[in-house]
Amino acid sequence: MKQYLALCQRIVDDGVWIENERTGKRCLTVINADLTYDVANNQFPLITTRKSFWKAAIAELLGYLRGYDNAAQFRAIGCNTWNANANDNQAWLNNPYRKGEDDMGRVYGVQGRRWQKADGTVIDQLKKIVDDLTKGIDDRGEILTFYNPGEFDMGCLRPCMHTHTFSLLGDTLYLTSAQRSCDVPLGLNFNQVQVFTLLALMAQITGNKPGQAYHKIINAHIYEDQLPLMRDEQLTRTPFASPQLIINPKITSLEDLETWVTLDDFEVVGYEHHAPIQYPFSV
Ligand SMILES: Nc1nc(=O)c2c([nH]1)NC[C@@H]1CN(c3ccc(C(=O)N[C@@H](CCC(=O)O)C(=O)O)cc3)CN21
Ligand SMILES: O=c1ccn([C@H]2C[C@H](O)[C@@H](COP(=O)(O)O)O2)c(=O)[nH]1
Repeated sequence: MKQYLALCQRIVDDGVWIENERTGKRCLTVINADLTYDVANNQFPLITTRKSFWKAAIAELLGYLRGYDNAAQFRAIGCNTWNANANDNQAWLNNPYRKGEDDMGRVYGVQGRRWQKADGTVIDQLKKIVDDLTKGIDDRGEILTFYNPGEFDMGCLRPCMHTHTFSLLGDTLYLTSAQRSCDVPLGLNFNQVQVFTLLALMAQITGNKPGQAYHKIINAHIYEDQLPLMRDEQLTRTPFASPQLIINPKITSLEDLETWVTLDDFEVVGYEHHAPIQYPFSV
């Protein structure tokens, strides 16, 4: 939690105002932030200086792992975060690749599970990684990337947290996640949960122990309409200790994640938090 608040404070103190054409808003911006999460000791990096809707963040991750491409699929598992990008963004509404209401196109999990090759076949990046890690193999290329420049025009948004690299040292699994663009008040609150949970889940289904998760952010920003709430409200609050994430131990395979896992299989214990803050969202 301290590293999150330090990043927020750094943006407030040292950020540079940058015009963003896509949203039409200015963002107070810094470049480069490195966050580390202690998954080995189950220090769940949940924001405590406001109420965090962590279940929606885990649902979003589950949707990516399943290869979802439609906001209705995300809603069905308890996540509303893609409604606006799928349905309220004029550039995407005008895009001939959009297949109708709620379609997100070839984003995130579609690339992770069904990367299209020139010969018409597909690559399941996640399955290859799970198979390797289960056998204790780290070929130094255990990389899950959603970043496919050749298909940016076929999706509603380029992936923000775009590449997850897994590493094995003995039977301890590490994760390094790279993010090109980060809405610190809203997105990071979710992304921290996702990086932590991804390592915890991958360790669990491949029979390894979780180590540390490293989260590398390039462009970290606060939108102009979010700044007063962050600076004058959230940053004045004193954080509480980290809670713990409990994952149903019956989840033991990728197939389990694909078929029966729901948000009921995740529980957070010891979550003390301040009152919610509703930050404006930019489409
Ligand atoms: N501008 C922007 N920021 C983002 O963080 C973001 C995007 N766009 N587009 C794609 C996804 C969608 N994400 C989102 C979208 C909405 C919330 C949000 O509204 N969160 C609320 C409550 C969520 C709930 O009730 O479930 C929050 O208070 O955290 C968070 C992340 C993250 N990404
Ligand atoms: O997981 C996510 C997804 C999105 N975001 C934020 C970062 C930006 O504010 C927008 C995306 O806009 P771009 O113009 O494509 O950079 O969404 C996030 O923080 N986390």
